[in-house]
Amino acid sequence: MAVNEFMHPRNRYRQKPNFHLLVKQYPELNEVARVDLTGKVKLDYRNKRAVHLLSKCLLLRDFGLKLELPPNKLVPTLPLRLNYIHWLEDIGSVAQWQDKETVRGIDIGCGASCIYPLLAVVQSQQRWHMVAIEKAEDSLESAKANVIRNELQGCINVQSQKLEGNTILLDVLKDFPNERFDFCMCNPPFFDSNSNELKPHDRTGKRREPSNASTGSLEELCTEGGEVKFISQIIEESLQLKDRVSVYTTMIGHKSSYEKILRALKQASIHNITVSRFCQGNTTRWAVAWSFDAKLLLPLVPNSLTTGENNVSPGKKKAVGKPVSCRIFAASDMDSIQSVKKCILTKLQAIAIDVRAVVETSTTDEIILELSAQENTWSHQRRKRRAAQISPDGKEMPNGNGTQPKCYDQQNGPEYSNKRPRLEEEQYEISSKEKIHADDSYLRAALNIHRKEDGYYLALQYVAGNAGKDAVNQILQYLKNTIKATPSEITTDGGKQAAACTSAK
Ligand SMILES: C[S@@+](CC[C@H](N)C(=O)[O-])C[C@H]1O[C@@H](n2cnc3c(N)ncnc32)[C@H](O)[C@@H]1O
Repeated sequence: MAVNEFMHPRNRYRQKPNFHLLVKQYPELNEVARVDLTGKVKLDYRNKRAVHLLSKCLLLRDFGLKLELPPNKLVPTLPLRLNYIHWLEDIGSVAQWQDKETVRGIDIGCGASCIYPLLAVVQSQQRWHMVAIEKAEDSLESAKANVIRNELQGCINVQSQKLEGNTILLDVLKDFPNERFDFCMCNPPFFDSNSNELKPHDRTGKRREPSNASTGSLEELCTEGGEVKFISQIIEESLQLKDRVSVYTTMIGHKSSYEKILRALKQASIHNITVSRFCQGNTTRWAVAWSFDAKLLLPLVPNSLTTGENNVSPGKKKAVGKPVSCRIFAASDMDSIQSVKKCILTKLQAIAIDVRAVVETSTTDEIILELSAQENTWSHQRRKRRAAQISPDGKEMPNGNGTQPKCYDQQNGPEYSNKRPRLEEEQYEISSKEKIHADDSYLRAALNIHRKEDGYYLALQYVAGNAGKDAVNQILQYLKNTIKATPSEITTDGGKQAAACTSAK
């Protein structure tokens, strides 16, 4: 099944290139293009030469990058590589790389193409600087030549792997004693050099006809123990290096390996992780990132949160909470995701939950917020609401400043319920602590607001804290109840009232 629709939303190759135009622009593609019965120009992805030429032309057209490869070396297919770069950008938006002048990354096994460092540097407009490590001598030389060809020596440092120590990061990083890196990345050799797994088999044991040309030498694609051993070694070394590298990331070729890697992380008590899937054509790859930086909450990285795959230990318990989600508004109830956010913020403010926007772009229908609370302010909210009913006429309260929700006690008329001010006092006291990043938060959670065709959805995920995973259920229930319980708050006044949610109509 083609999985292009699962490509990263910013991946420019979600739309297949117009080969007709591409062949016109790069006549060398004529050699491998064919015209089908309907007159459409097509490329045969099973033809190695076609894959090679296509990658070269797209790199030049879309990134201004010139690439040369020795024969029989792995030809980098761009959509998949770009997925990894976009996922790193997402990690960077949570890690606040936007505030840094230079982001420093390491690519483990850059290959003859040096594709990831080249893409990373160009895509970031040279804000990301890369150390590219390679073990094979001929690939190393070719990688250096590609960097020089593109005049990017100032941003990419190609380094030979230190073979004597048999380490992956430990020995190379001795050459950079004073540097801390923001991330490392890796497209490891997937296959075990001792097994016969290089050619994929289907469940019947018969060989499947590959839909893409397989490129690359055995030396590039195989390592002793396969990718699981390779990545397990990176995990072990990361336990020594800790925050010398802020985020460790790797791609994984097989689902079974992905499951083993998640188990290895759990066994190493590494819980601050996020995962992703990279899709292209008929190919799916997996990816995992982990960090020892307590201020960097990887579960907040977008996309993985909404898929519900985040932090999943295979077939078993979740390392951190699985998101709980619900539809909070029908599409016709609200005019934009910003209005939904405004409404949700008001509700969270009312129970003294601190909120920090983590990801918010004008182009996507997705907002990620980090929530933190210093104590339980959400329990028994139904009881509190019953005691402090929202005024149906919306009159301003005697002592109010016009910015708080209007409350009155049903039995005693339009006076304040004696419960309501207490909540406000709590609110002031707690929010004034402003400990959003404090590691001792009672609750830290990630809230994802996203839009689907039929409405606006919330997904709330427990990240850390003594409140435990049940707290996110309770908070989501509170949001559902208060939004349902106060339909009169859904107004058309553009959100002028603090407690009001803007409606489309
Ligand atoms: C699957 S290829 C990936 C190449 C390139 N990054 C890409 O995505 O096209 C894996 C690369 O890792 C290199 N490699 C294998 N073991 C390594 C090690 N211990 N240190 C550094 N590179 C290694 C291989 O030579 C090969 O170039």
